[in-house]
Amino acid sequence: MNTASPTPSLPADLKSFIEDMPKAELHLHIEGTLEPELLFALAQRNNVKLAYDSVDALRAAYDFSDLQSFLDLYYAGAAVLQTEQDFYEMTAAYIARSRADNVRHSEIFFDPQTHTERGIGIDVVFAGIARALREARDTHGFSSGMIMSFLRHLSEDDAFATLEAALPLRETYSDLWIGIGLDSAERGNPPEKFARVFARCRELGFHLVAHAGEEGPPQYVVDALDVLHVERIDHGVRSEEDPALMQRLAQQRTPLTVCPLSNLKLCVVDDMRKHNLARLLHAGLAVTVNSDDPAYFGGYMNANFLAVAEALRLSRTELVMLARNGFEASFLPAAEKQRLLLELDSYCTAT
Ligand SMILES: Nc1ncnc2[nH]cnc12
Ligand SMILES: [Zn+2]
Repeated sequence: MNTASPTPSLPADLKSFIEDMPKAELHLHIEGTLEPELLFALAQRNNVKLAYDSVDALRAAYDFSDLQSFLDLYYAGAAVLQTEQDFYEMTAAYIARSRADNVRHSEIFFDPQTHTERGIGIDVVFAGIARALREARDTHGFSSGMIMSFLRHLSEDDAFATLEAALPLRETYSDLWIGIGLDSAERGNPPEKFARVFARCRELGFHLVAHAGEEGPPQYVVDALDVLHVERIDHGVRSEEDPALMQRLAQQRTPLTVCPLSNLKLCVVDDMRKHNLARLLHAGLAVTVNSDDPAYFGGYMNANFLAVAEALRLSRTELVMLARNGFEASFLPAAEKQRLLLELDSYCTAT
């Protein structure tokens, strides 16, 4: 159990600077954007019985003691997603919310196994998410990528079966499907468990990322790099416990996709003022700010930026470094990355 930190309030000009700053989000589980209101609406539409009888009762249950206590509710909540339209509406709602935070690019995790094990076709999952992302790109210039993630509490054979089921869709979603990730319960499910399937994904030319060093030890970060050959580490905050790893991450500029409000809600830190994000940044690591599962953790991108800005008293320069790292660590093509970085520069010059 943790409580929100009492933090000094931010000067109004710094607050609006953060809110209007262009951002990239690189660590976002689309199933974790399912707000209780939509969750209840979908449950009613699809005749799914929920364990809570109101939106308020469900929200009140979002009081987590660790990652597993959250995952139990997250997987139960995802059961309301049944049709292509459901996945579309969830994704469209996330995009609308993110555009309000001036997110310009988002690389989105999705967990097909959460749905296929309930009998939902993997094609349904891809189609609903992709329809919303393409619409946002074509209508609003909101760019995005899809990162299919394997659930690490399941077997590697299961991950291989998911990959086999998804590969026939690769051509159809070649404009969006950019990578492979690894998420779910970290402790006891080390990176080596997925060495073979990640090697195959690497051969296939996907970008690779993995959750590591959220609850798990720094050695999992080392193994994600050396065994899985990932390009970014999702979370990675426990890397600080290993000085040699810290040096390596700084030297290689391996991006860490840090999720401050998630870390607070899942008791990875007990007070935002103790979060190591600023220390990691000052040690030269390519730290980025992200929202992880915003419907469950109390905020989207701006809420995460504002929380660390307040609690850690970050300067404008530090905040811009974080935003810049987000664009630089993205898997965008070089020209597009450059265009967005220039936009960030112009914003800073003009503001
Ligand atoms: N923060 C997190 N860590 C691991 N798996 C997740 N799945 C959704 N959110 C997650
Ligand atoms: Zn995550």
